[in-house]
Amino acid sequence: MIEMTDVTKIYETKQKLGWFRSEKAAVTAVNSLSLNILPGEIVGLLGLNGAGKTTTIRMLSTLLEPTSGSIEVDGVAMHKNRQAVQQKVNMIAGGERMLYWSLTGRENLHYFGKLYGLGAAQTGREAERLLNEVGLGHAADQPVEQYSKGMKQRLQIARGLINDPQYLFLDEPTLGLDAPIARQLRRTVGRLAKEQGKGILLTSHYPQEVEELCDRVYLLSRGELLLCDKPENIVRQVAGLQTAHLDVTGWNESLRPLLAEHLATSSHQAELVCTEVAVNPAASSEVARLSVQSPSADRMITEMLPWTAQHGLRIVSFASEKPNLEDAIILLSEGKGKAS
Ligand SMILES: Nc1ncnc2c1ncn2[C@@H]1O[C@H](COP(=O)(O)OP(=O)(O)OP(=O)(O)O)[C@@H](O)[C@H]1O
Repeated sequence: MIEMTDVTKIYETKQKLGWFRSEKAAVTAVNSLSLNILPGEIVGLLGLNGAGKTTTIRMLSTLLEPTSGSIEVDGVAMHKNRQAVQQKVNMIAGGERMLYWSLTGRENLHYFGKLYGLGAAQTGREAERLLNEVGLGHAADQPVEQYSKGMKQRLQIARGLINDPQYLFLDEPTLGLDAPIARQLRRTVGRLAKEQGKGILLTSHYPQEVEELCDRVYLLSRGELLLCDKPENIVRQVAGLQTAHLDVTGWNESLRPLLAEHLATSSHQAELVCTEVAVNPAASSEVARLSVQSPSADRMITEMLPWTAQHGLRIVSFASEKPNLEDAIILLSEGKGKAS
């Protein structure tokens, strides 16, 4: 098991005060974070930009040292035996980092195998097996600069597996990949956990990917842990924040305070969250979208119908929207929902 306990990371930086002057500054990227990853489990690490995900993954991968706190991998403390921990973990970053473009796929794997202290014969066997497993057997002796994006990403996976790690950290693994390649990669990740018992930590800006793969999710906000739960339970935390969208013609801004007043007195704790006005080419008129958040979007729509008629608005269409994981991440990070 990986056990991160009370870990804080503070970056020492410089803040520019002018053209030639700067002063020391400190950025707390991760604050007192505790998390664990079990073998065979896929754990998500989510949060908006700057939440501290990459910093956390880099600390777990031994690439960055925590300012305080402890990280243990299968009972071995990272600060006491970094090398033993390095044998047990590896990281796969999205995009095209961490590969040598002028080397072939096979040469890249040989190079990284050597870094992990594998013998030449063992690296050769592992490289061959992994290249075939990720579908790059035919391109093993081609320079990486000739690979497509998807091929580079598959080589990243092989590189991340070269030391047969017990724990694998994936930072945006499907970033910029076409849908079929991303799907294939998700299947591989699932197999690594369920069939080979690897513990996996995954960051992703694609909520569907997290919903599909992750058993549990840690949600970070500005370096702090907001909550840890199953993806479906996280969505349930904001289930009371449904949105009713009504597209209407005849809207004018003088109606906004009247609508806000009407909603404030409604029995559904409703709130007007957005009004967008667009020209509807079919109706050659302006259509305003009134978006109202409330615990029951359907009941809210029913309640809004007489109010719109009373104020001379004509409804073009209406729809209700239930929150998904993406909404939950945004709402909870903004301090809305139950976790606030
Ligand atoms: N090398 C660094 N020096 C100073 N501050 C840094 C450094 N790296 C990251 N930070 C700051 O630490 C905070 C967390 O950054 P981090 O990259 O870990 O977040 P993230 O959740 O991975 O963000 P993103 O989703 O944008 O990749 C941010 O405020 C960022 O500006």
